[in-house]
Amino acid sequence: MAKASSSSLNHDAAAKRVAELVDELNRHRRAYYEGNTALISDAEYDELQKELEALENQFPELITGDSPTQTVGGAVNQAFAPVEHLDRMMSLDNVFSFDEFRAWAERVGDGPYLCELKIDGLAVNLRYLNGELVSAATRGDGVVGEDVTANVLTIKSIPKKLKGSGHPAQVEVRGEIFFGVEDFAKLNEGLVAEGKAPFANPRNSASGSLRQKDPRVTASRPLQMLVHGIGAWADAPVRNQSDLYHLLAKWGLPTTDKFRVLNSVDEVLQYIDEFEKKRHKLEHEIDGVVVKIDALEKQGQLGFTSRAPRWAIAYKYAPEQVNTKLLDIRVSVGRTGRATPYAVVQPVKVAGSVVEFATLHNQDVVKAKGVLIGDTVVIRKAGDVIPEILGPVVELRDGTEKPFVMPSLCPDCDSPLAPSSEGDVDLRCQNSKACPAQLRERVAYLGSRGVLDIEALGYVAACALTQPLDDAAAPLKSEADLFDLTLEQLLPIRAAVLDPDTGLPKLDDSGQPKIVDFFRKKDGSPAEVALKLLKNLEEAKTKPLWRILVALSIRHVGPVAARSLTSYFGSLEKIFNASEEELSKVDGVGQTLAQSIKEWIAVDWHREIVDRWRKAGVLLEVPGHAGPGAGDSAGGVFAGLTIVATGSLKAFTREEIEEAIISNGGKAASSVSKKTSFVVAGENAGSKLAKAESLGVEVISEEEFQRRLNG
Ligand SMILES: NC(=O)c1ccc[n+]([C@@H]2O[C@H](COP(=O)([O-])OP(=O)(O)OC[C@H]3O[C@@H](n4cnc5c(N)ncnc54)[C@H](O)[C@@H]3O)[C@@H](O)[C@H]2O)c1
Ligand SMILES: [Zn+2]
Repeated sequence: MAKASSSSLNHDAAAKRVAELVDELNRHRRAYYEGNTALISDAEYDELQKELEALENQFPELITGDSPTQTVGGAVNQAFAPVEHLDRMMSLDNVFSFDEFRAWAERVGDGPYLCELKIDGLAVNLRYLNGELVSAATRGDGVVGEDVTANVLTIKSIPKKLKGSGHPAQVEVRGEIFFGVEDFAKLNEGLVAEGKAPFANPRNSASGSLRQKDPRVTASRPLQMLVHGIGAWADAPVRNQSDLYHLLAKWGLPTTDKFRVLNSVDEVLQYIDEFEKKRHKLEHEIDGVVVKIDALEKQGQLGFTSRAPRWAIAYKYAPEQVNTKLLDIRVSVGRTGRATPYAVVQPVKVAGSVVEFATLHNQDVVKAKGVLIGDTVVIRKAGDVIPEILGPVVELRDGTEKPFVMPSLCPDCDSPLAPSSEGDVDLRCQNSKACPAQLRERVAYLGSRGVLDIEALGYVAACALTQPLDDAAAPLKSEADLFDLTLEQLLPIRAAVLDPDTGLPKLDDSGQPKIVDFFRKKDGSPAEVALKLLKNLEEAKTKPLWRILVALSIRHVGPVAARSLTSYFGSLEKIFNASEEELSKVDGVGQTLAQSIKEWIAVDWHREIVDRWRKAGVLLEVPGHAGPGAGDSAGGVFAGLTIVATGSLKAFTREEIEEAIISNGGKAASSVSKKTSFVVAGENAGSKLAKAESLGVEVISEEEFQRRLNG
């Protein structure tokens, strides 16, 4: 739909646009409030509403009674009995920037301002007569709501009888019913596991869970409530909104502990900032902050518009959910051959960055999410989390959408895709030696910081070495070739630049795949990166043995297991010659892992990697190691101790602290048990810290660790 700037319209054009907007917004409200679904994102909705407000401001004579700027919510669903509220339930006006907030504060005058979180749930009105809950209703159109008393009674935190005494003959308590973030994730996981469509967001799930004909369904959903206002109380014995909250809390009603009464606009802006940063650390979703004039008398003077109080305002945060088109679903193949479907979407900006792709994990997830190629889909990107497709907007289908079919062949090498073991949902390309995608990913992995840490071997270099334009010139046919690379091999390589997220070529400005001379300057002389790569490879030959072992990409052998194995056995040869039982003796090495090692070394081309690396001069043992089991008694300040590090540390990366533990005779374990000697806890330590505390295992700070390290 064409959007025109309001100032450019004459009266007739404005009238036409106003009528369109009223119709469209009301259509979206019906879907949202009556159908628990959204045809457009909240941001798009707010955008339309803003446009309407601007036009109505300019041409007040165009305001009609059914304009969404004048009314609240939607109609009442016939499945529920109607309940007339004693006092009308209102909406809130919105602001989207500090400037808009300042303008509001200017209009209403001085504080104190009560600031609280805008919970993304649905509003409910609880009516108490002499302390007894007699009805609970949704907001509806603000005048009449839906009777959900039986459903609300299943929510544990809502008292049927208020605590204390002296309750008013009649009072309405308003609040928000919502899903906690973790409960919401669990609910959706469960739905996906049952093959059902997950809810697009916690608000929809709260609304859908509360508005059930059968209260037993509601009872099975862990809904919560926080109260944030009152209606119909003739002579409330309090003077401020904040006093009211204290009183409601005394009565046993669930109130928030996050509200703050602040005097200046600047402090309010700080509060808004603070919670925008903490947004994803809260137990429930918020879409903004609500600021209210604290003094009830002043609230009374300011009064209401036809849809919202003048004494309160919602500051809305940037949206994290947008709608876009699902253009295609493709499959990428990873380091272990796993084939992962991912979505290609119409590029769209959300939470500050442009999203073009989103993972879909596996074919079961695609099915459970119910998305078809060509659908309008809801994309969510919360903070730094990778973008996720929540689901389709089914109502917008036109019949041209097509289901995704998981391919039976690898998109990169045409070998069959099959599960590695029975019952595994993941399909894998079985051609691990020659599949170009797997080789590229393995090479990129072994160059990464946590493995051989070869600075000049990043993702693009890995692409160039394994998949140059001229396949025949690829210097790496397998990682066996890695340490034999020569400058002569590197110089001629021309390669497309691939995107690490998708493995697809990046495009240049003209839309063609971007091709680069990777290792050569324009004049034909070696580029810096070529010389650096060879130097880095030389250095990598003597890296700690555990890094070499991890570089082999043996399934399940990550840094922690590799450290245990190499410090126990002291050489690759001894590890590969050990029986499954011997391997399983090593701390942290289970049967799956032992088996995986045996299977790996049984493969010819795997043994060839080890042989060629040895011949190229790679150090395949721990210097001075006295043989299997010796690592345990190697001495050092941590000899005989099992140590777990958790949380974020200041002076060490995770690898560095493990290195420090191991090279001083200790064992670096990844999980806390009774055998753990002590836990080093950095900032934001979570479940491991809790486990240590519950087991009575000693917990020390990073500083204390350093003291012990230095003897
Ligand atoms: N996507 C769509 O198609 C669509 C359609 C209709 C509405 N919407 C969304 O809903 C919004 C309008 O809905 P609305 O009228 O319910 O307004 P709102 O959700 O923006 O704000 C009003 C509501 O906020 C709630 N609230 C949460 N925390 C609160 C607190 N601490 N104090 C007071 N109230 C609190 C109350 O329930 C109140 O009714 C739109 O801005 C849009 O984001 C979207
Ligand atoms: Zn393949």
